[in-house]
Amino acid sequence: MVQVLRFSNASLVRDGNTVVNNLNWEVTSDQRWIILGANGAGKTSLLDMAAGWDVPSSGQVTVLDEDLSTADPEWLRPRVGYASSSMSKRIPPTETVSDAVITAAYAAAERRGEQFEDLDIRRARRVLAEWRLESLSDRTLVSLSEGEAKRMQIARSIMTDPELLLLDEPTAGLDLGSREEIMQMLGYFAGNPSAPAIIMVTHHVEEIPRGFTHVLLVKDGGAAYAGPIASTLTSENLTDVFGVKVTVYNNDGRYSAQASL
Ligand SMILES: Nc1ncnc2c1ncn2[C@@H]1O[C@H](COP(=O)(O)OP(=O)(O)OP(=O)(O)O)[C@@H](O)[C@H]1O
Repeated sequence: MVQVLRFSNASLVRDGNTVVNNLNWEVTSDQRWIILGANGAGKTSLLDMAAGWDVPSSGQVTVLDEDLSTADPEWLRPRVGYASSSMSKRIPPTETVSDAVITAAYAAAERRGEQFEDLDIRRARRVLAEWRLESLSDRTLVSLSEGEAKRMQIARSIMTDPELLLLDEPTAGLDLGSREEIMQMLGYFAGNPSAPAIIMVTHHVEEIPRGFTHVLLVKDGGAAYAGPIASTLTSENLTDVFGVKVTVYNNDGRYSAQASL
């Protein structure tokens, strides 16, 4: 198995705030990770570093064998897919779904009259079909429902066939049906041995798709617990991380949690 990500005593200071604090964590190509933690624990900051958007203030972060302190972000960008609402806000709302997906191959947020290669056009068509966006390919982003927009973000992030895929709350704000649809698609994708390593941030254990293998519980910017889901996603660990008494239930691979206040 190939190591795709390593944080070694990594910290990130933003405007004087230590938002990631001495984090140690390793991810290999066969793993699919869930990151859980309270609001403000540092989950998105950590993903931003894994994407190469932020370099550690101290310690070391290695992404796909590139030390972030010396890596060329332009070299790293197509190799790491990153789907998040804040990323998609950089794309003009009048862009069509197919252009928003295919321009990822050119690390661009909008179409500027590029002539796309046949290979990219074929790949974009396949990705659009896989994420059930074929019939929406000519629609503008502004016209999409939340669920459709989330699928578009994921399709764009995998357009470059990345070696590492980062998903920041891909099911946030969705109704039950749309949430289950994306979870099913993500579970199917995660279960494919040729899929990239995946790291997904979520707020709810109910939103862990089947096929995910590991969990990182973040507390105060550090890795409080990290390991296989079955042994790490426990009532004791969640109680510690969230600071309220939590009971975790596992219903045949689907998790749920209840807090007693
Ligand atoms: N630019 C910034 N300057 C100063 N502090 C920041 C900055 N960006 C984020 N923070 C702080 O860093 C901490 C971690 O933020 P981050 O967004 O990574 O947390 P999170 O776990 O993703 O939170 P949430 O679950 O609410 O999305 C928070 O306390 C936040 O206020």
